[in-house]
Amino acid sequence: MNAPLGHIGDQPHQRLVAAEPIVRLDKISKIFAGRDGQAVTALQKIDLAVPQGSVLGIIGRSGAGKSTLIRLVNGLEKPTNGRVIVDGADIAALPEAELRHARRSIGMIFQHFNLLSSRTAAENIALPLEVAGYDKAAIRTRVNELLSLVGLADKRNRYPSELSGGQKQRVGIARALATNPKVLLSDEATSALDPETTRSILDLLARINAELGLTIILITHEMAVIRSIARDVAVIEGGRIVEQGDVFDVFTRPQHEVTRSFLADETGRALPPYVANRLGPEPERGGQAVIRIGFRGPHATDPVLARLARDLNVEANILAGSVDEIAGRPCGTLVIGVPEASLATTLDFLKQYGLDTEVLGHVA
Ligand SMILES: Nc1ncnc2c1ncn2[C@@H]1O[C@H](COP(=O)(O)OP(=O)(O)OP(=O)(O)O)[C@@H](O)[C@H]1O
Repeated sequence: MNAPLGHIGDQPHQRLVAAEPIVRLDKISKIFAGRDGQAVTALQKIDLAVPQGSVLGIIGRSGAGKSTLIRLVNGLEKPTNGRVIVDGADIAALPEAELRHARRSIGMIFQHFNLLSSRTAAENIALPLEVAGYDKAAIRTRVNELLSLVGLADKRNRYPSELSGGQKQRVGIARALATNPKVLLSDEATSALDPETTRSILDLLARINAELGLTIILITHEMAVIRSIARDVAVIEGGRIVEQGDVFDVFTRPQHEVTRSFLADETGRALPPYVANRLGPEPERGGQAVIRIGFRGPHATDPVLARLARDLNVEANILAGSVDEIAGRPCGTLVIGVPEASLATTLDFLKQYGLDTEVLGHVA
């Protein structure tokens, strides 16, 4: 059993969403001097506001700029232009001593855990408290609280080599929370874990967010991670944010090609090979048009195909689809084939129901 979270630490947690975001990036650019003298633009004109208590997922392909962005938030990198404001402080402008202090309110967890192999679980968790100058008794109390918070009270004297990946990440989370941060940054924290362990770590993070009101910013290359924990998402490509918003909106109405490709295996968007392989750009005589219908909210479970047959006498073939729930709201995708001659009336009919439609192509 994990300990309840509410009384961990000594700081009361602000539950109301503050008007001022806890993290704000204003027109951030980051240009690195490459080895060969060529400048590498890692980030360009990034604007981002993260409300207190929220969970933001940042997704992007390899090299998109995710790590650079997160390293700017905790002051490990300085922006070439723009400002990074965390809890009211301009991180890039702080002198080293003040930056070290400000970093106590920013915890971070990593893909490969970054634990010290020569220290036990308890000693790893104690490290930031030792650096911050806590006395031994306070450290012991706090480490015990954190060990039970992450469900590892019985593993306190184990070395990292004696722990599973999930247990190591729990130690990483406890260490990141040691100094009562306001923001937790997660850099691909579940990428090295199997699906079941990933689930348990994401559940722990969701619980920490809900019960402590801790703001979480996580970077990932997996939409499944975003979907299971984040409320907001930003998609980054070539150093720019190409799409951002509420997870439900972005998942059900992706605007950018990169977002669509990340979502290809999600929410029934992937076409089965027997359809994908036959799909062409031009209508075929006597063939069918292939339409993707997106269902959101109250219309998600309407018997729309039955009405299409009844009202328009159009018989649709169901080619693929699923009904699902994102952020607690129903949604779904249905891919249907209709006779080419009925395409225009079918699209009009579906739009009347407020459904999103997209003509994917044509089959013979
Ligand atoms: N210290 C550095 N010096 C030079 N170029 C860098 C440096 N750090 C990052 N870059 C470059 O900046 C760009 C963004 O890198 P970044 O590590 O932020 O991407 P990422 O999205 O985190 O990728 P991945 O998912 O592979 O970790 C890349 O082109 C990278 O080569």
